[in-house]
Formats: sequence, C-alpha cells, structure tokens
Amino acid sequence: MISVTNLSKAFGDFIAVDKLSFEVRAGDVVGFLGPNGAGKSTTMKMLTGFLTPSNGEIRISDMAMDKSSKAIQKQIGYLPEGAPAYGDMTVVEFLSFIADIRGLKGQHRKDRIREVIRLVQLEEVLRRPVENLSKGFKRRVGLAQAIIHDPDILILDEPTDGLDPNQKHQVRELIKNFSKDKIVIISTHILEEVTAVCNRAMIIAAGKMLFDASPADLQKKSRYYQAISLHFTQLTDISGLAELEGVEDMEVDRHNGRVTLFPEGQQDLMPAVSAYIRDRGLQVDTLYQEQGRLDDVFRQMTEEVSA
Ligand SMILES: Nc1ncnc2c1ncn2[C@@H]1O[C@H](COP(=O)(O)OP(=O)(O)OP(=O)(O)O)[C@@H](O)[C@H]1O
Repeated sequence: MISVTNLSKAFGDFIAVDKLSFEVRAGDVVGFLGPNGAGKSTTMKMLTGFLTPSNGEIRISDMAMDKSSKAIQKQIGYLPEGAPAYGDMTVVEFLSFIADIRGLKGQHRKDRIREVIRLVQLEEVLRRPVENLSKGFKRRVGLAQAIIHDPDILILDEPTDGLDPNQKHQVRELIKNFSKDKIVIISTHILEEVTAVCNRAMIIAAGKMLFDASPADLQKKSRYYQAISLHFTQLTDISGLAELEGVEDMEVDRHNGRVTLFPEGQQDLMPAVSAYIRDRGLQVDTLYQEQGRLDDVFRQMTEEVSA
C-alpha cells in the first residue's frame, strides 16, 4: 500500500506539488491526469525516492520513504519520462546491466531477461544500441527495465508516449495483466487510456489534487453524460425535441447537422426521444446515448484552476 500525506515540493519559490494526500492499494491502477507542468512527474519522482519532498510523508508497505528508500525502491519499477540512460549499450547489454543492479542471479536472471524481452517485444532490436532506436522502441526498453525484477509497484511516466496504436494497445494489455494484485500508477495525457486501463483517475493541476475517483465517476461529471446524440437522414423540423420533458438544452452542430439533447439532472431521455421519432415516422441514421466526454470534464476542471 502507498500512503501519501500532505506531499509538497517547492523549487525555490515555485510550488510544483502542493499538499497531495492519497492512498493506493494493491490491485489499483491509478491514472495521473493533468496539463503540462501539473506536477505529475515530480510526484512520481518523489514516490520512487529520486526526489526529496519539501514537506509531507510517503509510506510504502509500512516503510517511510525518508528512512527506508533503498528497501522501498526494491519493490518499485519505474519508467521515467524520456529515454533510458546508457544509450551506447545495446538493448541486451542494458537489460543485463539493470538485472545486475536489481540483484538478479543465475537462471532466474536469464529467465527474467528473456521474459521481459518477450513481453515487451524487443527481439528484433536486441543487438542495437539504445540511442539508435526509434522513440517507441526506447520507450519499450524503458518498460522492460521497469518490470525486470517483477516489482509489486509499477510507476510509469507516460508509458505509451511515442508508441504507435498497436504498441499502445500492447502496453495497455501488459499493464492490465500486470496489475491483478499489484499497484500501477501511470501518468498520461491520453484520456482514453485512463478508461482503458485504470480503475482510478486522479486529476492534478498546479500541483493540487482536483479529483480522485473512478473514470466512470469522472465521465458522469461531463455535461454530455447521458446526452442523446442523433442525426436525421433528411432535413427535419426538430423544434419539438427541445420541448420534450426532461430536456434541458439542445445543440445542433452546424457542420454535420448532429443534434445533441442534454438531460436535466441525470434523466434517461432515450424513451421519450425514441417515442418522438417513432410517432412521427422520422428517419435517423444515428441515435445513441453518450457516456460522457472525459476531455470536456478535464478541460473544465483544469481551466478553473489555471484561471
Ligand atoms: N528541477 C526542477 N527545478 C525547477 N522547476 C522544476 C524542476 N522540475 C520540475 N519543475 C517544474 O515543476 C512543475 C511541474 O513539473 P512536472 O514535470 O512535475 O509536471 P508534469 O505534470 O509531469 O508535466 P508534463 O505533463 O509536461 O510532463 C513545472 O512547472 C516544472 O517546470
């Protein structure tokens, strides 16, 4: 378990992380979301013991970071931002080097190196220097070194940055499989990634925690949550739709003619809208209920802080 209390970090007069408090339990996959400069990487560096907090406390597995950082670091796999260091080593040399640092020995060491190469699919670049790899492969080498010692806690700073869509999918599957009884914390700018892999979303802006709940709860905060989106096959008088009971607002996209009906509260408008269409014999080619838009909530929350 990770327990963070009033964690702060100042660089001179600038407060990058401002009194964060949260707990993370085994099985949690947490997504740190936030605009550039929100303090996500700084928080991760403190959680991994690479940066000393200005204030507050970090406890991991009942050990205090300021007293037992070495013991804590053994339990953590960390993918920092950017590319792995020691770029002149080949991929296999680099992974062997990390395996040694992590204290792996004998057959177990060999097995783990082989296993991470397989999991992260590095076979084709094993003999190439890390610095000559594409951004996506560098990221995957970074991931491989993070999981080589099979840690209980995985902290990944933008793990899918620079990966193509297939590789993004693979890494997300890896994270999901990894996480059954472990802790994963990822930072990301990709909002769908949070719904795809995380059971908790934390929104951080200007160093402060703005939200900590499930991605589904985050979606519920969107004005599009349960909104009805529809498009008529032909030009149709739609004024009656706005008058339906429970409709708070109606918007029509001028470019594509798509109609969005926003409910009052969290009402389900679908029965009334379906009846309206059916009773008038109208033709629609699109009709669905929205899940809520994360980008909309994210923008709204983070703009309030920076305003
Ligand atoms: N060593 C440092 N010295 C001074 N300021 C720093 C230092 N490290 C980070 N900062 C500042 O702290 C703030 C938070 O940075 P951080 O890298 O944690 O943000 P982030 O949320 O990870 O952003 P991004 O999404 O762009 O990676 C930024 O304004 C950054 O410039």
